[in-house]
Amino acid sequence: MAKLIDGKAIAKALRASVTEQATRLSEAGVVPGLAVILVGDDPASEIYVRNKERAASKAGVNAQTIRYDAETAEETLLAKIAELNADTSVDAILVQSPVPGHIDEHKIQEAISPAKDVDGFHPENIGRLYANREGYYPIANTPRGIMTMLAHEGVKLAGKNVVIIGRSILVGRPMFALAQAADATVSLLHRYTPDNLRHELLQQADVVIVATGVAGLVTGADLKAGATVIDVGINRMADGSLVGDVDFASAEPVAGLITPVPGGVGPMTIATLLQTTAELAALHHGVTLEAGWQTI
Ligand SMILES: Nc1nc(=O)c2c([nH]1)NC[C@@H]1CN(c3ccc(C(=O)N[C@@H](CCC(=O)O)C(=O)O)cc3)C=[N+]21
Repeated sequence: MAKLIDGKAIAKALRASVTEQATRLSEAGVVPGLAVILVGDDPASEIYVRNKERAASKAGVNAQTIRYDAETAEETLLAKIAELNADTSVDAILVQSPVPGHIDEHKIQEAISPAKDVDGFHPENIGRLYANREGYYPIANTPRGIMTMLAHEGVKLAGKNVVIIGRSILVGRPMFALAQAADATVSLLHRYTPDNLRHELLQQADVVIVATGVAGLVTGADLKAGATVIDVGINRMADGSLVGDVDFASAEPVAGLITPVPGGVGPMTIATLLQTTAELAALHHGVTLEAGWQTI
């Protein structure tokens, strides 16, 4: 029987830590500002935006959500981003992914100032991450939150065999870079990896991270006994329930540690977003945050 990784509880501790730092920032006259742009209505993004607004205000982060309908022109978004780049009360800008098909998402990602790129999607920040550069730069919040969870649970990646399934810019690719920088041996698979190859690689995996959007892609029969299983998937079923990309019922008896859905990675993504926003605000205003405050 696996031990559950309580993402909700770890996220709560991280948010409390962000709140402390926000107090420190406010003593210096700084309120971290986060601008979220949502174009159209994507159900996963709706959950994210709703939970984010609530968490931000409690943590002392000034969040604004800017909503556009699905037909909004690319130039309108680019003009808004330029305005937010120039606005000194905004430290962090996030455009919810995905955007409607007529909008060039790459153009949007490159329009956001790398210094306000709270998702770490700008090629400059991704380049830094892939080159394992030192110094501070924003890194995508879901993989970063997963690193925090693993550290909190005492799961060390050095020397481990890590299998990541999903190669998105949101999760899989930055996760690959982070796990590699932590001295793991890392395989990056995706939804088209042949079933037999995925099974073989999973049989040898100490840590499994799944972010494909395919409900139940990984089952208990795929896993090595005692593996750590991180489920990033959020799939809404016909009955309205949320399930991950891991078949929890069969995986839980085999795994050593496992994240639930909901209550696993999702809340950590939001807490880490607030963490990154506070870090960017500190950087922009020359405020030094307490050493090691992110260690929870
Ligand atoms: N630029 C960009 N950055 C993102 O980080 C990003 C994005 N676009 N687009 C959409 C996805 C999805 N995402 C979620 C984060 C947290 C929850 C979350 O809080 N989930 C909770 C609550 C679920 C519920 O409300 O029942 C949980 O899993 O327990 C969900 C979804 C971030 N994303």
